[in-house]
Amino acid sequence: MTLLENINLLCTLGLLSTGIVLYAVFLVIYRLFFHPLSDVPGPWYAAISTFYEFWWDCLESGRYWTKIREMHQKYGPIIRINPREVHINDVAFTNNLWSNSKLDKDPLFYRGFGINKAAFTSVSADVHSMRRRPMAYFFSKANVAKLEPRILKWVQHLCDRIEQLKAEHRPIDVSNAYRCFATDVVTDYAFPNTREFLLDPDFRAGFNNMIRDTSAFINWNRHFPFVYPLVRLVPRDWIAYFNKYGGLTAVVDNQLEVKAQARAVLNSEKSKDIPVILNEIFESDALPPSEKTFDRIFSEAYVVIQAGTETTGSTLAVLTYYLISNPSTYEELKVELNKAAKAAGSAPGSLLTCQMVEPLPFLQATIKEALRIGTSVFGRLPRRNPIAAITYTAPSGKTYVLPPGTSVSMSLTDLHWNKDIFPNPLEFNPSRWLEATPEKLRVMEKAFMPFGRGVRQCIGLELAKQELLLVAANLFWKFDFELWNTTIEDVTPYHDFFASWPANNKGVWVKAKN
Ligand code: HEM
Repeated sequence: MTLLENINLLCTLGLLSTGIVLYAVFLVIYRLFFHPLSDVPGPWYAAISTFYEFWWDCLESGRYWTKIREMHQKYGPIIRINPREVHINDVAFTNNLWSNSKLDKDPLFYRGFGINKAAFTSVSADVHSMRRRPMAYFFSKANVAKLEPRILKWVQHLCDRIEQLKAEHRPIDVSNAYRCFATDVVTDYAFPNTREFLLDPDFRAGFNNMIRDTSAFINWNRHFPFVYPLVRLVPRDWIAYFNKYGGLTAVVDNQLEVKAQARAVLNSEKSKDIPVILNEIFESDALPPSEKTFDRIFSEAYVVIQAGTETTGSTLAVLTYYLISNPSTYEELKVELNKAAKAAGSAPGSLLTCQMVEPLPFLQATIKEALRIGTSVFGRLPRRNPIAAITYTAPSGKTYVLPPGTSVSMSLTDLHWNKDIFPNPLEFNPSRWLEATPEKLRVMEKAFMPFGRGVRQCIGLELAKQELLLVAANLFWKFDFELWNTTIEDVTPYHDFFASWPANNKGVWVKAKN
């Protein structure tokens, strides 16, 4: 290379780096002083780039929620948490945000899941509505009620497994047992073939633990949307070779199994005596052929199994932990259950049904308290209006006009752990639901939305409620439990990987007593 060429190269590099620095300076100044969100309160370092968010989301493993809470304490109910997103902590605004059927989901947030053809991750409100419609009937209260005997079959399996482990004096990993139960129920309902995880001797420990260990990928994929596609390119044999304990291999095998189920749907394979949700979507007249592809069925299958497993499983684990560590609450529930069983003439070996336990106030309050304190969908739920502004008026009277395209988020935890509405929010106290005055109860109910709200709220909520009711009623009626090697750290939400994860990843363990 000649001297002249060297000088030319240096000049080009110099110009390029000056250009990049100038652009960065321009961007920082623009975002701080001229951006339409520049009057929204918040720290400057969150407003100038997504680096601060990335740091706490990824490098600190799902801890941005703690920073967001600190920002609210300092700056008030509306804050700017990255250059294009504001977060609001104000119960009065929930309906404006989540019940507004015109709003889209925020694509840059929901891309974290790496699945874009499911109803859950559909950005556009219209596409979501088209995809949700064919599933709605199957998850309706009336249809879920019809399928109670199928759910009871899995409750019976769960009880049998616990009985067997009790006889062997072995501790039970109920976190994994509940996940297996929830997987079996949801696949029984939605897939051509049921998984039957409950029959596995160690409650699929490798698989379930690895799901927990890899859940941080959601945050990484949100910031770098090539993470999941890259992981999926790794051949299964390589994973099996390096992953000696098999958990990661089990996760890959699970994906392959979900793909096989999607293929079975495409081939119209049917092996059950009830309509299976995925087959019904595929055969629905309400959907055009472009909605009946392999990718589409796979996405829906993947989301249904993910959404229906971890949430229900972790809520039951939270319920179990808090009940056992609060003996007087446990006793009160047992008395209520025994009374209901006696009134219905239930023999000890039989199962309590929904009709027997649905009206029980203390049982219902206990489940509500577990849903509130555990808030299994922990992450912020951002929405945006692509064509019109969203307006927010703070309690101070100041109005913010958030321009079209702004991502506006709120978090269920802010509502469920609001100490003005739920005093001592981290105390497990089912009686708060029974002792509140009607006026106070109205305020509590308004802030209580573990399944979300509006058109995007959980489609599986009736199924989830029935699962929670039947498992809690039957297990705590039939067995006496004590905690084994488990502390409050095993259930307290710590990481935000959209779902809440405790700091300690080993789950809730119990011993069933004689
Ligand atoms: C305790 C149990 C559960 C809780 C707390 C829960 C909570 C939630 C929440 C908060 C959302 C809204 C998420 C968002 O706005 O982005 C949601 C959506 C969803 N949930 Fe659940 N869920 C539970 C159980 C289930 C079950 C058993 C299923 C069954 C298959 C299920 C399937 C879904 C689906 C498909 C969506 C997306 C709905 C849509 O976008 O139209 N969930 N869930």
